[in-house]
Amino acid sequence: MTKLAFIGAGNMNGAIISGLVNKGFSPKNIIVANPSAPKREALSQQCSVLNTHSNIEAVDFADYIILGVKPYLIAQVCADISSNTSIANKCFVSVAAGCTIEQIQQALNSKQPVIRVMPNTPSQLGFGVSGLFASDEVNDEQKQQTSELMESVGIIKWLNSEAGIDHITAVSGSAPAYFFLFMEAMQNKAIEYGFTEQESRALVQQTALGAAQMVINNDMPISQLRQNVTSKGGTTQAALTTLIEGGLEQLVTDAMDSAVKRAQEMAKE
Ligand SMILES: NC(=O)C1=CN([C@@H]2O[C@H](COP(=O)(O)OP(=O)(O)OC[C@H]3O[C@@H](n4cnc5c(N)ncnc54)[C@H](OP(=O)(O)O)[C@@H]3O)[C@@H](O)[C@H]2O)C=CC1
Ligand SMILES: O=C(O)[C@@H]1CCC=N1
Repeated sequence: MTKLAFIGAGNMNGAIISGLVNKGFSPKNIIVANPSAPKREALSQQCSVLNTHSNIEAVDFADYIILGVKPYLIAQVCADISSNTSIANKCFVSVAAGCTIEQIQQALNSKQPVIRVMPNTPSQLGFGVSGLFASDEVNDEQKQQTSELMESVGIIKWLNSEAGIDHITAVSGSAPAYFFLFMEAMQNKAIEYGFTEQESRALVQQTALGAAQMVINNDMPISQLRQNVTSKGGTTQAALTTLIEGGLEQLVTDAMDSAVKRAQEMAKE
């Protein structure tokens, strides 16, 4: 059975671990490493996975090493691993934004198989999206197993180039936050109208869920679904005119370009 070591017990690794365990992946084959105890112990307790303060101990346990620390720590963590234990036959999977395969291999001081994965936090609930790109050293079995792992927490898309990771970061990796911001703004306005915080949240979340379900359950273009809500001269048209005249569409594309640009800058830092 494949054994997984998660380096870092933070938001993203936590979401993947929860998703995997919820889908029936044996927690006995998962270890999570984090130097500080609170998040690691909470995750270990919540998902019944093994835990350790030592990255080296976690690496020794596993075939796949999932690097889930902040991008600026990836090089240091990889260098520490490769100087303190054998990494032969281990496949490294990095979820870090703006951290290239070349940089990871350099830090590992070895042309190790490295797969970059750009997941998102809805993986926790099985609704994730992951973009994947593999280094030349990754074999078919490692590709297949990584596909299966990430497919168990959502949909996956193998990318044709490493640059595609920066693009999918803008499209899905960072994107839950765009929808959260939109929902936060709506919730705050609903509160202003006099709904309680709880009522406002329920109204907004159900509307977002309903809209997403309509997109999922219809073949028609999303623009058609929008038009179906929009009566000529009605309330929706008034609202959409405000959004469009305020530059929402341009703002969204600019925001996505900013995410791509930031990923590219991070790779140079
Ligand atoms: N959050 C997201 O939606 C997404 C994040 N990512 C990527 O995932 C990675 C992690 O992000 P995120 O989960 O948000 O960040 P978090 O800060 O939530 O998690 C990072 C974790 O790494 C731990 N850590 C710090 N130093 C070490 C170390 N030397 N060895 C092992 N663990 C260590 C931290 O512990 P402590 O807090 O105790 O310092 C923390 O628990 C990033 O590279 C990011 O680009 C990718 C896609 C989506
Ligand atoms: O904000 C970030 O840099 C990470 C990558 C995608 C989501 N969170």
